[in-house]
Amino acid sequence: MKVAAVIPAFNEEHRIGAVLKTLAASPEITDIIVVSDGSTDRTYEVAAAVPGVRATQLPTNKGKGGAMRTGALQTDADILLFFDADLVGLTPQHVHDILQPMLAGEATMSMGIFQGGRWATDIAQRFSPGITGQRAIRREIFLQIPNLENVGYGIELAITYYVRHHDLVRKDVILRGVTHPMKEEKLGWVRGAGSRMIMYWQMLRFRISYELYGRPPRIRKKK
Ligand SMILES: O=c1ccn([C@@H]2O[C@H](COP(=O)(O)OP(=O)(O)O)[C@@H](O)[C@H]2O)c(=O)[nH]1
Ligand SMILES: O=C(O)[C@@H](COP(=O)(O)O)O[C@H]1O[C@H](CO)[C@@H](O)[C@H](O)[C@H]1O
Repeated sequence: MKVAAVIPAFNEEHRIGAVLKTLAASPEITDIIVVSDGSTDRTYEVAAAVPGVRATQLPTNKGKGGAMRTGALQTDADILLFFDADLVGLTPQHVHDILQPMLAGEATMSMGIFQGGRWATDIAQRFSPGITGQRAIRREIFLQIPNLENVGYGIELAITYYVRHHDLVRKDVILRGVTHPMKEEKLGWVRGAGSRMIMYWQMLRFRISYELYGRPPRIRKKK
């Protein structure tokens, strides 16, 4: 079974190298795809220089969902494995653990949940595991989910709710010791808080719409 790792990355030149090193050392992965989402730093150059990595530079920033969909369309692998580009502490064992239920045919999607990394990044996933950016999913299912290019950070809840809504099998896997820098650490307090507000809104509209109406929100296509 072919497994493509897909990494959406927006201005991650200093962080993406560690993630790509782990993916390159993971025997289950057949293809590593990086989508630099309109980055204005050297993310694309750093990724493209890693042997075995296929990197694309998008001309403009599409948002996380758009970058993930772009990567998914560049492969015919059976399984897509998504990781954020800024992870700290990811090892080939974590990659193995998240893929195991997929390769054994026991799940349509498996989700990696932070635990024992840092309190500040563990806490959100303890209460809301469905927001994680670390997951493996069958490619044909991922590509069935509507509107992905327009949902930005809502992508994780879009996937989680789609799988739940269609009664597909989900497994949760603990990623012990994995963490990531928070937006405020990456961007500073003002820009970080602004980016966080946008992210919460993009996530919240999925939650409200599914809880109230049992369907995804109606999100207009970007022109
Ligand atoms: O417009 C964007 C925003 C984020 N990302 C990537 O999506 C992942 C998660 O984003 P971020 O780190 O901002 O989110 P957090 O993990 O802090 O919620 C990272 O690899 C980002 O580089 C992206 O590709 N496009
Ligand atoms: O943990 C969280 O609350 C958010 C925000 O992380 P930061 O505190 O901004 O680093 O990150 C998760 O949710 C995002 C939206 O679903 C995903 O894009 C991230 O991958 C995930 O780590």
